[in-house]
Formats: sequence, C-alpha cells, structure tokens
Amino acid sequence: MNHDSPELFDRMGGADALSAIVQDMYERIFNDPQLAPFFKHVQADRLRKMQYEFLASAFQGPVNYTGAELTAIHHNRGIHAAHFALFCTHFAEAARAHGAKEVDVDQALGQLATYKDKITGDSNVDG
Ligand code: HEM
Repeated sequence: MNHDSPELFDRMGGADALSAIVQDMYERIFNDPQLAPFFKHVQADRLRKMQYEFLASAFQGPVNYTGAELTAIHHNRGIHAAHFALFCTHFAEAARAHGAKEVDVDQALGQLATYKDKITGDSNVDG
C-alpha cells in the first residue's frame, strides 16, 4: 500500500480493500433495524456492485460509475438525515475494520456528506 499516493481510493487500499469495505458496510446496514426495511426488496448484488463503482469513483479511483443518478434512486423512499447519519457510521466502521486510517475515514465521510441532500431530498422537500 502506498501511503504517499494522493488519491483516497489508493490510500484506502485500492479495489480489493474497497470491495471488502462495501461488503462489510452492507452487512452492517442489513443488520441495522433502522435501515434494513429500506433494503428489503433490493437486489443486494447489484447494490454492492454499484456502490463499489460509486465510491471508487468518488474517491478518485480509476472506475466509472454506471448506476442510476443518486437523487432519482433515493427519491420518495422516506430517507431522513438520521438514516443518512447511520449509513455513514456503518461506512466508517467498515472502513476502520479494514484498516483505513482515521484521516482517510474523515476525508471519505466529508465526501459522503456532499451527497446528503441528494439522498434525503432535503433540497426539494421540507421535513
Ligand atoms: C452517501 C450515502 C449514499 C450513497 C453514496 C448511496 C449510493 C447508492 C448507489 C450507488 C445505489 C445504486 C444505484 C443503482 O442501482 O443504480 C444506491 C441504491 C440504493 N440506496 Fe443508497 N446511497 C447512500 C445512502 C443511502 C441511504 C441512507 C439509504 C436508506 C436508508 C439508501 C437506500 C438505497 C436503496 C434502498 C437503494 C436501492 C434502490 C433500488 O435498487 O431500487 N441509500 N445507493
């Protein structure tokens, strides 16, 4: 692992590490009683693949995201700020469990925070 690399994707361990983090993150999410109901009818394999692509791309890795636009896919699901915060906590715990450094976890969480309005619809809907 090259800790001098400028890209967050590489600093987090590259493709293998991020795949493992995504897998672990959704295990935590599917076992969280507050989040599990949102994912009841979802194709987990596609979700993990698309989330890997999205995060790899968001963390400046050499990957293109081929999934749905974030606002469209999360719209009208009743996702609120508290759900978003739990989701981010599970991401952070999964990243730490796979050896991510705290400075890199912080940067990743900062990046995720930029998508909050798209996920919760806060920019369109009040409450
Ligand atoms: C920064 C936070 C988040 C990111 C980056 C994110 C990203 C994604 C991505 C990339 C997909 C796959 C889109 C596709 O299949 O084309 C997805 C699907 C989904 N997300 Fe999120 N998500 C986030 C937070 C959340 C939260 C907080 C919830 C609910 C509590 C949620 C619920 C869902 C559900 C239910 C789907 C599946 C939709 C379907 O297949 O019909 N997401 N998300």
